[in-house]
Amino acid sequence: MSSSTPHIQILGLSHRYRGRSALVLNRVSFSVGRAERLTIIGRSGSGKSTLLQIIAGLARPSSGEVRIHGSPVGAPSPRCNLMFQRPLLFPWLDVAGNVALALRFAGRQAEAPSRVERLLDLVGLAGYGSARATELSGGQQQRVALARSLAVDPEILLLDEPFSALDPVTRAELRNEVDAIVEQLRITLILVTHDVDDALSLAARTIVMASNPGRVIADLDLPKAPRGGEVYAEQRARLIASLEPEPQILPQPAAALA
Ligand SMILES: Nc1ncnc2c1ncn2[C@@H]1O[C@H](COP(=O)(O)OP(=O)(O)OP(=O)(O)O)[C@@H](O)[C@H]1O
Repeated sequence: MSSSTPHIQILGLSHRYRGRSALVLNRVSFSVGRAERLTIIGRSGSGKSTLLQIIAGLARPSSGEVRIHGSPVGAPSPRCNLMFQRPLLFPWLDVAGNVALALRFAGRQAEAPSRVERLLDLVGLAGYGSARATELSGGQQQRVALARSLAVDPEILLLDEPFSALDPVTRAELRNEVDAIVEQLRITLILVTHDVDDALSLAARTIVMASNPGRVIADLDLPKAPRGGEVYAEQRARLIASLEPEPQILPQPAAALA
């Protein structure tokens, strides 16, 4: 790979689910640089989750391809980890066991004793290793899922609305932690969200998608700005404006035209 090759290349992706006529993604193309943070925002049904699953190698597109370091993605890989809206923890395992599972699946179980506590520390759960996953709050469970995602040292973290089930305070806390961790570990981040504050707080670039069919309608550079400041407010307004639906020309009732 040449040094100028982007870390992730999305090349003309189109997708139609088997047995469905609707095109879920239509010729989606963009690139993401090494350690860049990108958010994808868009209305429900614009194909954001489908796109993340294709990038993660969990689904194959109908046409087009994804390349990581210049190589086509054909299957899931530990270097690219997808984390979902719900933590999907195994209730019969304790917290340490849930985190260690990722190492086990990657054939790196021997590393668990030295790594799990460090990962829990990183996500703010030091000392919780022997707690039952089900005893934790929603925010703590999502932290465990984050530690599990980080266990295999992914180069790329794909987050599919990871904060949406959390209360506003926990949401902001976890968002700040993800921000710090991604910075510290130089991870390339793609975050799917419906929330403009998530987008503006975590990334300097946002892709806006529209639906029917799912497609990219804007690729915005929105450099991080202090929350509450004028620049932040301007960027927020710009992002919200880009999400506004196209004005529709509705047929006028005959009486209104008279
Ligand atoms: N496994 C599937 N089989 C068939 N259709 C699917 C499947 N998964 C998603 N779809 C359809 O594909 C379209 C895009 O779904 P997707 O979940 O990717 O959108 P999204 O932008 O992430 O939506 P949301 O913001 O509501 O999560 C939707 O119309 C959905 O019904």
